[in-house]
Formats: sequence, structure tokens, C-alpha cells
Amino acid sequence: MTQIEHPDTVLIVDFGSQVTQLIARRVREAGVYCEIVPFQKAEAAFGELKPKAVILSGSPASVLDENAPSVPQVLFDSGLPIFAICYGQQTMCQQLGGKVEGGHHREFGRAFLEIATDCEIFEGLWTVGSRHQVWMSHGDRVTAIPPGFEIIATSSNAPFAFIADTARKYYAVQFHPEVVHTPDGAKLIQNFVHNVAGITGDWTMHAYRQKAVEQIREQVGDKRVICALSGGVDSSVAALLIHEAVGDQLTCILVDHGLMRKNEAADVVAMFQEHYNLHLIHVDAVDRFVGELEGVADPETKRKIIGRLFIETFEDEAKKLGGADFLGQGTLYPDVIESVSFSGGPSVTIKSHHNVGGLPERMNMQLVEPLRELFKDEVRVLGKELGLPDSFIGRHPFPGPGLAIRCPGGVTREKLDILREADAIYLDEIRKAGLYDAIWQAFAVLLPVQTVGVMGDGRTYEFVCALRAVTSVDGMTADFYHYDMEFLGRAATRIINEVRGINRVVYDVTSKPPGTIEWE
Ligand SMILES: Nc1ncnc2c1ncn2[C@@H]1O[C@H](COP(=O)(O)OP(=O)(O)OP(=O)(O)O)[C@@H](O)[C@H]1O
Ligand SMILES: O=c1[nH]c(=O)c2[nH+]cn([C@@H]3O[C@H](COP(=O)(O)O)[C@@H](O)[C@H]3O)c2[nH]1
Ligand SMILES: NC(=O)CC[C@H](N)C(=O)O
Ligand SMILES: [Mg+2]
Repeated sequence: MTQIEHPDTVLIVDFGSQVTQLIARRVREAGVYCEIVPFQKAEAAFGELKPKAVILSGSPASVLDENAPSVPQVLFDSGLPIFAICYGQQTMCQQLGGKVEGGHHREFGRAFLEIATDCEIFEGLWTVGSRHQVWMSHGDRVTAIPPGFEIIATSSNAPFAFIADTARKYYAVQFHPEVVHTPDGAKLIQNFVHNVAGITGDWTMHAYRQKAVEQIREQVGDKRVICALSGGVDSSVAALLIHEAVGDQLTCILVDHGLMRKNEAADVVAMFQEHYNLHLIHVDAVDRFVGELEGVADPETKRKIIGRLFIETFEDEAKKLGGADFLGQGTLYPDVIESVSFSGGPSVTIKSHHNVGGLPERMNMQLVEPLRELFKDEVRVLGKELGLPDSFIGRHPFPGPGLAIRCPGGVTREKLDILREADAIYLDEIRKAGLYDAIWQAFAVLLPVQTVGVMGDGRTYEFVCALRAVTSVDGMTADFYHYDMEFLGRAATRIINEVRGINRVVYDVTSKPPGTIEWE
């Protein structure tokens, strides 16, 4: 799909740092549009994006290595302001006639910066002589600066901690302003884009919405679009945007596979039909999915069956509609960033995540992906802009395979019903305790284990329910949520009292890694 045009773009050249995405977050927080591009493609991107400023990321590489990544010369020739971070600083210095040495001064963690001179980039932030905490993570360091540069701040371990060539608007830091451990880092990046590069910072979700709508209209013309709608925040916002653009040309398809949470399908259908007058087909595919899943215990087999049935179901529905030319999807920016990989080789598959991928090729459809340029929190802001209720915007993520991967062992209709009840009570308690927004994701799991209990003086022999709750930023790593015991006791008592089939509740205190968030 063609790009939306942004007049004031910052180009972030990625050299493979773990935290390049954070640079983009900080620039966007400053109200400025930016894109991350791997260094090998920076020259081409410079031509396409016509950026107003450049930021160079850190890297696991060393400029002293043979074939170390470097900044394409066109960026230096362009006359654009450049802000260089860590490896970015090192390569900039080396390329412009300074010197970098390796080795003896490895520095990881907190350091203190002392401001040496007044400078445009410090405006309203730092004054001469003041000291500020910054975060360092490097082994190499600059030992001589290129002609035209001066030192504007130092640290005890890095005499060239912050250097600048103010005439060319080049600023280069050894520390990492993009991480939260550099408390003033966000403001520093903001000063670079606003004061130094002169970009006004008027990139708002309101403007994004208007441009995205125009662009969808242009792409789709008078053709038909279908969209798989789960009620999750990504597909909901994508559907609303496409609906705003092309109205009745959009048909959304919600597959009720019997693996959704209590009342979920009905709530999603009601919300979209009542508030948006959006054409939504609610497919009852419970027998199709649960029928094939019944008794299947292997996690990957379950995932593969569900993935295949999703595609078959959509295909059937699309055929009933007489086909469609476009498939709308809620693909986000983190899914499309091509990060520079230094590890080499394909990574192992832990589990087969899926959505309705595969469908466009099978049915010869083009993709409409209006969220390709956004981060999740920006999608939430856009959702608010489109009037999506808070209960949808703030939702915890819910996986496509749903409750099937929260029923380890063989799935049965009875187990799914038990799990649905327990999950609803657990989430109700979380909301009542005001904890929903502090937790990244919370759910119940029904274990394939029965234990002995005593209820009303009688013996019970019923299932064990595990409760899970995690904090996370992006789902890649996670910590278990530290509840107080009173809360856990309350939730457990209600589940055991109210759900027939469960007589014991346990809490999962595994982080990721080594665990994963879902149990399968
Ligand atoms: N039950 C379903 N019916 C229709 N489409 C679905 C269903 N479950 C998943 N999908 C499709 O698969 C995509 C990927 O699911 P995923 O859970 O990653 O995103 P989401 O549901 O939109 O958002 P969230 O991450 O907040 O749950 C969805 O955007 C949606 O298009
Ligand atoms: O759309 C999805 N399709 C899937 O197949 C899938 N599997 C896991 N998840 C969600 O991804 C995040 C990380 O999950 P794991 O730590 O269990 O891998 C968590 O938020 C999980 O809920 C999925 N989402
Ligand atoms: N974080 C970085 O960019 C590190 C750069 C380089 N690898 C060093 O160790 O100095
Ligand atoms: Mg989802």
C-alpha cells in the first residue's frame, strides 16, 4: 500500500541497537513523524521520505571492526541536522575525521554529565555547570573529535560525552537519551527536533486520521473491502478508519469460534452495530472449530487447526459476499520495522502465532493496512479520536486462538464453559479492585488436573484453575503481577464458590522468559 505523505519527517537510521524503537517513540511524543530505516536502506529512504532531520542509532557493532556499518555520505552532504547516539556518534566522528578507540573503558549504567557551554539544544533544559544523570552502554569511545566540533558536555569516563558542530547542526552523544534512565533524554530529543531542526511538532492523530481516510479512498476506489474483526483494539481501530473512508463498501467478519470470552462476541457486535452502523457479519463457527478441536491436546496442533479454520471460514464468508478485492488488517509499525539483525540465522519458533495471514494470497486480495505506521499506544489515541469507547481502547490483548490455548490438554465444550465463567469472575474482581489498567494482560487457565476437595462436608474431585497476570511493555518480556494476597484470596473464593467444576485455584508466578505469557 502506498505511503501517507508526511511533510516533516525525521529519518532514524538503525544500526541494530536494542532500543532504536525508543528513539522513534520519543520523536513521536514530540509531535513529529519519523521512520526507522536500516542503515543499508538509509540512502534510498533519504530520497523517498525527504526528511527534515536525521537521527543515528546505537549498535552492537564496533566502528573498529572490518566492514562496520556507516552513515551514507548523502546524509552528510544533505545539509540536514543530525543527532547521533552512541555508535552513531562513534561512526560520525570516524567518518568526519575524528578518532575512536576500543577497549579499556567499558561503561554500562548510570553516569553524570556536566554541561560545559551554552547551546541551542540545551535551551530551557540544562545550564552551564549543572549535572545530570544519563545512561551509558558502550565499550568504544571517541578520543579525538572531527574538525568543526566542540565539547558541550562531559562525563568523568567520557570526555566527549556530548559534542557538537553547531554550524552544521550536528550533535552527538555517547549516552542514550532515548531510555528512561536518562531522565531529561526525551526533552533533549524534543529540543533537537523542535529547536535545532525547526520542526514544529504538529503531527497529531487528528491529522493522521484525515490523511489515512483520504489515502484509503484513493487505494480502494469503489471496490469492496472485507476485514476480520476480533474486537481487539487493532482490528477495531482499523475497521473504523476504513469504515469512515469507504462506508458500506466495508464488510467486517467476526468469527465466533466458541473460544471467545463470556459475552464477548455479542458485546462486539452490539458496539459496532449500535454506534457505528457498520456492516458486520457475525459468523457462528462454534461447531466447526470446537468440533475439530475436541480431544486435541498438542498445543501446536491446536494452533494449526485454528489457523486453518480461520482461513477457511473467511474464505467461505467472502465467497458468499461475492468476493472482495481488499482485505483490511490492523498491522502495526512494530510488525513492519525491518530491524538490523546481527545474530544471523532464523530464530526458533516458540509457538505459531497467527491471524488470518495467508488469505490475501489464496484469494488474490490486496491489503489495506491503515495502522502500519503506528505504535500500539498511538492506535489507542486514534481509537479515542474515532470515538471508540474506553472499554475497547484499554482492552488487554486477546490471542486469536482464544480460550483453546488456555485449556492445556484436550479441549472440550464443557471445559471451555467452565473456563469462561472463571475468567469472567477473575476479570470482574480485577476491575472492582481498580487494577485492570495497571495489568498488561490477565486471564484464567483451566488445568487438565483434578484434585480432591471438601465442600459442604462432601468430597469433590474437580479441576484446578490457574490465574495469570503480567506486566509488560510489548509482550516480548513480562513479569508476573505482584498482587496482594487479600486480592488473590477474594478472587479464588469467588471462583470456587460460583463455578461448578473448579475446586482449587493457584497463581502463576512465572516471568517471561523463561515462561511465555500464554500457557500454550
Ligand atoms: N475471532 C476473530 N474473528 C475475526 N477476526 C479475528 C478473530 N480473532 C483474531 N482475528 C483477526 O486476527 C488479527 C490478529 O489478532 P490480534 O489479537 O493480534 O489483534 P487484535 O485482536 O486486533 O488486537 P489485540 O492485540 O488488542 O487483541 C485481528 O486483528 C483480527 O483481524
Ligand atoms: O494474535 C495472537 N495470535 C496468537 O496466536 C497468539 N499467541 C499468543 N498471543 C499473544 O501474544 C502475546 C505474547 O504471548 P506469549 O508470551 O504466550 O507468546 C500475549 O499477549 C499473547 O496473548 C497471540 N496473539
Ligand atoms: N550502544 C552502542 O551503540 C555501543 C556502540 C559500540 N558497540 C560500543 O560498544 O561502544
Ligand atoms: Mg486479539
